[in-house]
Amino acid sequence: KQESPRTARDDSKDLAMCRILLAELESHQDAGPFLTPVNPKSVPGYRKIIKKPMDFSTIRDKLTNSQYLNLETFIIDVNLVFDNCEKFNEDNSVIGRAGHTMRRFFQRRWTELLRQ
Ligand SMILES: Cc1ncccc1N[C@@H]1CCC[C@@H]1S(C)(=O)=O
Repeated sequence: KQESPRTARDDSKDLAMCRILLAELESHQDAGPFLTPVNPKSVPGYRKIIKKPMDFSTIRDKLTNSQYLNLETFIIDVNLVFDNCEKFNEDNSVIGRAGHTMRRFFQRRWTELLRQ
């Protein structure tokens, strides 16, 4: 059986890719609910239900301060935004639908950019 070659993928463009992806998320028309941290004072129950809050401005700060080890840790944080949204919000709600739309958009864009 032909041994699969142990070649690492080229990760030299990953930081540029994270910057592009984050800029596209921040400027998406449905990004509103996700641009800043959910204010637990104005959202009853949020602090108790969501153990690991995340939002696009926090991701922006982490990216700016080189806190992402690699593309994977960046994607994990972006998906945390959408997982939190799905956990807290009804699918059939404005914020819930925005979360599904943004998750689909992100999934498509990072896979497109990775294939380039
Ligand atoms: C993402 C989320 N998930 C659960 C409840 C609320 C929110 N976002 C709100 C809706 C618009 C902005 C506010 S915010 C981010 O200012 O709290």
